[in-house]
Amino acid sequence: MTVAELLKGIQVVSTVGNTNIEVGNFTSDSRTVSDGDTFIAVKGVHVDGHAYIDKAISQGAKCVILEQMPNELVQGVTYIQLSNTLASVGLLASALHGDPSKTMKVVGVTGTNGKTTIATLLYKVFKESGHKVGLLSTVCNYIDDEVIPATHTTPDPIELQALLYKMKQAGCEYVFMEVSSHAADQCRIAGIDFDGAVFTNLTRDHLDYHKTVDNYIAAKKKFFDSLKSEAFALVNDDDKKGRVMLQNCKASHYFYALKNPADFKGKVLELHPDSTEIEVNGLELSLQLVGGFNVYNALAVFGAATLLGMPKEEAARVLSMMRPVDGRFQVIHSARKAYTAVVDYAHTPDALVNVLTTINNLCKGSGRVICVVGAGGDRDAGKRPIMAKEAVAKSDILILTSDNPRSEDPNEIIRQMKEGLTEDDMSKTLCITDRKEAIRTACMMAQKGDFILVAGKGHETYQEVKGVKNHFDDREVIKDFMKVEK
Ligand SMILES: CC(=O)N[C@H]1[C@@H](OP(=O)(O)OP(=O)(O)OC[C@H]2O[C@@H](n3ccc(=O)[nH]c3=O)[C@H](O)[C@@H]2O)O[C@H](CO)[C@@H](O)[C@@H]1O[C@H](C)C(=O)N[C@@H](C)C(=O)N[C@H](CCC(=O)O)C(=O)O
Ligand SMILES: Nc1ncnc2c1ncn2[C@@H]1O[C@H](COP(=O)(O)OP(=O)(O)OP(=O)(O)O)[C@@H](O)[C@H]1O
Ligand SMILES: N[C@H](CCC[C@H](N)C(=O)O)C(=O)O
Ligand SMILES: [Mg+2]
Repeated sequence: MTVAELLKGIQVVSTVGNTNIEVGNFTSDSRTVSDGDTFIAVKGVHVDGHAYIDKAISQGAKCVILEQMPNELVQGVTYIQLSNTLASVGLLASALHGDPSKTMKVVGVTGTNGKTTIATLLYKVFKESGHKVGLLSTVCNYIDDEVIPATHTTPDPIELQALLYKMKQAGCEYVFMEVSSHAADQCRIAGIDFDGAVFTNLTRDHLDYHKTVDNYIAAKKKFFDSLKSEAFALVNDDDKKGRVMLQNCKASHYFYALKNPADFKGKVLELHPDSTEIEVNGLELSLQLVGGFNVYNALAVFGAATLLGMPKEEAARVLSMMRPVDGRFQVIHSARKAYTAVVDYAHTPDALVNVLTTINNLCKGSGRVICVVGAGGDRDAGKRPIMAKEAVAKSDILILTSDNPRSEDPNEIIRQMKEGLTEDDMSKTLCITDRKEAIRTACMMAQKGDFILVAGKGHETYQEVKGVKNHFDDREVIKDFMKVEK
């Protein structure tokens, strides 16, 4: 494709040089430029890509897309000036691949908690129902059956469009993807023709990045504002922010709820340790998912599946076959000591409350709740004391430990978590920085009927310390300990 063809439909401010040259590899990272490539300079969170234009040209870039023309232009290089390069990367990457999202049904899921669960269940439901499907999620990406490791919840626009292209080539009819607030804010989803959007809930997270809750809401809302009128917008009407998402949304509005009247109205009939009986729009079904929060996730999946045309009986049939998503309320039983360990990805105050409420319901009368939890480094520090406060309120024993410390001192993160605790709370709290030791201590303390929650890392198979990812898997640590316990 030539640069001129790539720019069809894009508003250009000015052009210098020949646009009838091949695009080559299209990249926003000078470090990946080689001879004949097109480099787009983007203002990032940390640096301005315009500072790397010379480097990109010295490495062979023949076309540079930018916001400000440099004072001195290099002979033989084509310069394209756009008013907003960040917002254009996705549009250009989509055009480069022949707009793959236009020929597939694409549904985005956003909200603080539940995105991975809903997107993954939708992928599995449509696979089970005989379709070719793509998935983009925190845990991993799928091009139908092919697994592609995920580095982000929502990949950068160039990688994202390349993945959508591969999905189209593989014959995928549907794509389910998580839309993180970072992705919406950074226009990673520009150029995607969405057929539907799902909103789960909004509670505190990521204020390190968004600074205020209003900015965080605005990022999620930006996704709903961008939907076309033929799309559907399906929101949780029991969440205060559900209707806020719909304020300027042209798509058809639909609601799911347990409390409020809704298009997809659910009712919890019975909660069991390994299943939940529910009713959705008059249909009874047995979920192999545990906890009230998963009933919301199931309603969202049922709603989106039927809005995409799946008969409701089929949606209910396949939904009842679904197993829990990797690292989300993953239950491990100790055969010898008869306690239960639950590994869960709860890494926000709200997720901790939900998962601990579920565990307390299951544990009633049978034993104690022991909670092992930390908080990630280089992420929202304000949530740390709140997480500890919520955790201690719903646990008999709290063990504060490390999550992914990243560049921070893990003991300092634990100290900040402790700020949320009173002296009384401290009497049932232990601080064990080494996560393996913290989990082992919980297993050692557990007695018959007790529940251990190991929260925060779910499916993760690493622990990131000072830029290095060391192998670490909560489930492995628990199972290894269970093998040797007496
Ligand atoms: C804070 C954040 O979100 N940063 C993302 C952002 O990078 P950035 O804006 O910091 O980039 P930058 O370093 O300022 O560089 C600006 C530009 O200069 C270019 N550059 C830079 C250096 C150089 O030598 N040459 C060069 O060309 C860069 O390629 C870039 O185009 O844009 C990049 C490309 O899309 C992302 O990879 C990067 O994600 C970082 C690695 C990250 O950790 N992000 C996390 C927080 C994130 O996005 N998480 C959400 C999930 C959150 C949730 O749980 O909901 C996700 O979707 O994964
Ligand atoms: N609908 C829900 N409401 C509240 N909490 C939930 C819900 N679904 C899941 N959770 C809790 O949040 C945790 C994370 O769930 P999930 O991975 O599906 O969310 P996510 O939105 O994809 O998170 P991330 O932003 O990290 O990608 C779960 O392990 C569980 O503790
Ligand atoms: N998507 C979330 C995941 C947090 C998981 C937790 N284990 C941590 O490392 O903080 C984030 O990047 O903030
Ligand atoms: Mg996720």
